[in-house]
Amino acid sequence: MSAAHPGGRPPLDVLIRRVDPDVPLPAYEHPGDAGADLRTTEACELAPGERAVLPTGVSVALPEGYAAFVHPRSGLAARCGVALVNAPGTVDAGYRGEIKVIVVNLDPRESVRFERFDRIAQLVVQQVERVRFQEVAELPGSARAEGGFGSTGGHAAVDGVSGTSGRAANGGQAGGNRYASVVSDREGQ
Ligand SMILES: O=c1ccn([C@H]2C[C@H](O)[C@@H](COP(=O)(O)OP(=O)(O)OP(=O)(O)O)O2)c(=O)[nH]1
Repeated sequence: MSAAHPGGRPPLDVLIRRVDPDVPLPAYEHPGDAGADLRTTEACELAPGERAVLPTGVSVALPEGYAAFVHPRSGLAARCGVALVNAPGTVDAGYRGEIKVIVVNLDPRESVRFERFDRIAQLVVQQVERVRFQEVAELPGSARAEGGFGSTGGHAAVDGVSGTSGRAANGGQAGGNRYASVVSDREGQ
């Protein structure tokens, strides 16, 4: 963490407290990494489809105007099917509690086991804007306008859906066959 930032900006100091006195502090594995690895302080075994809220043994005090995002680790995802239920988890600047990670085993057949201090997720700290929502009767025009949900082609169309409550969201025809959907996207390009 003490290495110079590749972009030349000095690292941001973030106060951290160990809830578990033995846990290694979150650390960046390589210069330029966006995420510092978080570890579980509890061993845990997840059956296929099972989830758990795992403690990381640390709490932080982020400066105002920043948030930290709990992201999955792609190695765990690719090798074991481990995802985060709420990816990315949002750690607010005002949060002083222990950072927790909500893991789920998406592998259909194999259980996965975490030992104490295994790396289970990564924490990405970012500046975030606080906005003032200004209500208007009409929004300014744009090239995309209201097109979304596959409007540029490729993925199976989500007919007549203007929100998130359509058939795709319910796992119906449009969202049910992921393999076919990805193939059609590839062919559509
Ligand atoms: O993966 C996560 C996500 C959140 N949190 C902590 C930090 C965050 O500041 C707090 C609340 O998270 P969020 O706002 O996502 O949860 P909520 O369900 O909206 O709860 P609340 O009503 O407390 O805001 O929980 C974690 O430790 N890990």
